[in-house]
Amino acid sequence: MHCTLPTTRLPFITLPSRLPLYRSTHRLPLPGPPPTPAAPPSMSRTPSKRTAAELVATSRHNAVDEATDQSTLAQPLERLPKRGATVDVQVSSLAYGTGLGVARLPSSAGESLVLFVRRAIPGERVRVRVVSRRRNFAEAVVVERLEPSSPFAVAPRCRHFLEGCGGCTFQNLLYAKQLEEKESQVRAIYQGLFQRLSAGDARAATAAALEQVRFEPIVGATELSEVYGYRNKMEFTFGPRRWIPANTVREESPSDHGDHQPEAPAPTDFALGLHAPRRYDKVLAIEDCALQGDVANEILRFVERRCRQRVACLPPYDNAAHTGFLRNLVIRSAVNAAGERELMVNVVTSPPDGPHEDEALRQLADEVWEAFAESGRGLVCVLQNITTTKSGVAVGEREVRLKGSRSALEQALRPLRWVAPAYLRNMPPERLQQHTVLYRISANSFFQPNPVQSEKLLARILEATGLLETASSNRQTFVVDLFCGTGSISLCVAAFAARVLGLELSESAVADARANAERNRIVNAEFAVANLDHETLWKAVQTASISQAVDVLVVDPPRAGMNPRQVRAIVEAPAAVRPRRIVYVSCNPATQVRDLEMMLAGDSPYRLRSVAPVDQFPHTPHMEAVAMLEIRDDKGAGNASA
Ligand SMILES: C[S@@+](CC[C@H](N)C(=O)[O-])C[C@H]1O[C@@H](n2cnc3c(N)ncnc32)[C@H](O)[C@@H]1O
Repeated sequence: MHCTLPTTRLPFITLPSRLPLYRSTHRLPLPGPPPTPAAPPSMSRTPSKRTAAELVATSRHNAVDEATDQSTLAQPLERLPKRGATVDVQVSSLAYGTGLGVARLPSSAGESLVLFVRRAIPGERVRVRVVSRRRNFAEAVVVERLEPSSPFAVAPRCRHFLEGCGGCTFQNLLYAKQLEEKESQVRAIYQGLFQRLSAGDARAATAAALEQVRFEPIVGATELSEVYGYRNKMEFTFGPRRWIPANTVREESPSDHGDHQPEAPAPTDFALGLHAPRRYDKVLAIEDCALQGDVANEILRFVERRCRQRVACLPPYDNAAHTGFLRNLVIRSAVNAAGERELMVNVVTSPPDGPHEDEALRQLADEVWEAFAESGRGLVCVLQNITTTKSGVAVGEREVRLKGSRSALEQALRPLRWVAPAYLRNMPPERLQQHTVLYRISANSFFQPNPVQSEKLLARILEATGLLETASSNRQTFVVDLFCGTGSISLCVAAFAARVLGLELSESAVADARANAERNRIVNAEFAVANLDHETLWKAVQTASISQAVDVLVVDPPRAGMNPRQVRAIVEAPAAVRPRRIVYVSCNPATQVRDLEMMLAGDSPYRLRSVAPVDQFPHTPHMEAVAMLEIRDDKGAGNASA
């Protein structure tokens, strides 16, 4: 069956190209000096002078917190307002992990009563309605935003944010303030660790050691082009119903309880976009996502238009009835070694019901190819990934290349350009220039979604390994990279070490890591599949390394962190292999600190030396942190060559 296409054009919105990064729009009349937005992070950083001991002493109380006390709740409360109650509050900060606004209410019992407010930003006064309540915290939705607005409020770049798109959490918050909030969240988490470690007796040595910890300023995006359009992969969902929010600029309505989202009764039979927050059955049609690049957005609109017009031949998948064909549109992008943009279009589908679906998809692929490859827009391939699962995961069991001569993109990373000059003093200039790592990115392989911020994260990791300072003399060093994934860290440090061993559970990730090593002609990095539990961890290292001592151990576990036995296995490494340094990379500082507490407690052979937070995902609550531990002088490492 053939589908003929009308050629009508759809209107799309034009967005302002320049938005304030570090400028606040309004000022709140706050008691005392107004809060100062964080200075834009510079590319060449000087390490912060702030030590862990200073952090312990620093209170998080700031000018915005003071403003909380001036809220309309003049009388201290005995308990939090009931579900359904309306109250005016001032939001003082953002909650770790969720990005919800935090309003602290005065309490007669002296304990802190906390309201978490959805979609509210620091410095904002809001009328809220409580939607759920626990003993000392409650969750609320905004009924009305009160004047004056927050000094940190900025115009969100995309209208879908105002419609309730779940892709971004706080696009309406000044980026400098986002960074300040994330930095203070990491600091508060570490503050707790330092307080716990320095409490009690026999801890004088620990307290003295904390004096030495360097807490680095958060590394954020430095250009507007890095704050928006930074994602190299977006997964859009096809659906048979279009979620139409009740208001274009939507606040939660009084009938909004818990997860229920009111909507206008005007669904169409086709949608391509992102899920509404916490609703996997609702697809908000997206014409332009501010987190991806311009050409990727053009592809999104092009595919949406062509698929909507052929809906009879290419029915969208209904994840309730499990019928339909089109499931996801995944658009990936990369910048290759020559600095050219490369793009991949991957359509995830169910198995076809008949030949007409395959034929219609091929027709679509031809059109996408003509528009974005033949005209020199950088499209490298159009792929189809076929899945039979009922889950919403955009991964196929079988891949078909519909267009293009290869099925993967090439991404070049140059992390040394983000390393602080102090670390590069001994680096021969030619090595500085040459250090480029190429990564092959196929449709189903993992790659960090923000390449520029990934380079900065890799730069912090390189700094933490200590390999750069002695670049010309440390050719004997052995680095072990646990939970190495596709090897991005291993491949990056290989140029500065004698040998690198990456260990990882996923066979396909190890295959990618090996392929990438070959592609980069890196001969001193090996990768092995290993399930890193407490019993196998060092066995895997020793088997592969023929008992060579480890100089630097890098660990980058999943978000949940490590289990206690894995942590203990690392700290209690056999003396022959005991690493001199441990670099703990994490996308969840809360679990990182939990693990570090175990690593540093009591008579630990290690002490914490530095913590470096990195913002990889502007407008979302996520952040990374790189912690570096060093062996104590009296504990000795397996090898003293580092
Ligand atoms: C945060 S990712 C690491 C990403 C990696 N550093 C990279 O840049 O590609 C965590 C990795 O831990 C791996 N993993 C989870 N549990 C594991 C286990 N028990 N043993 C080995 N690897 C495991 C996952 O497969 C995943 O690749």
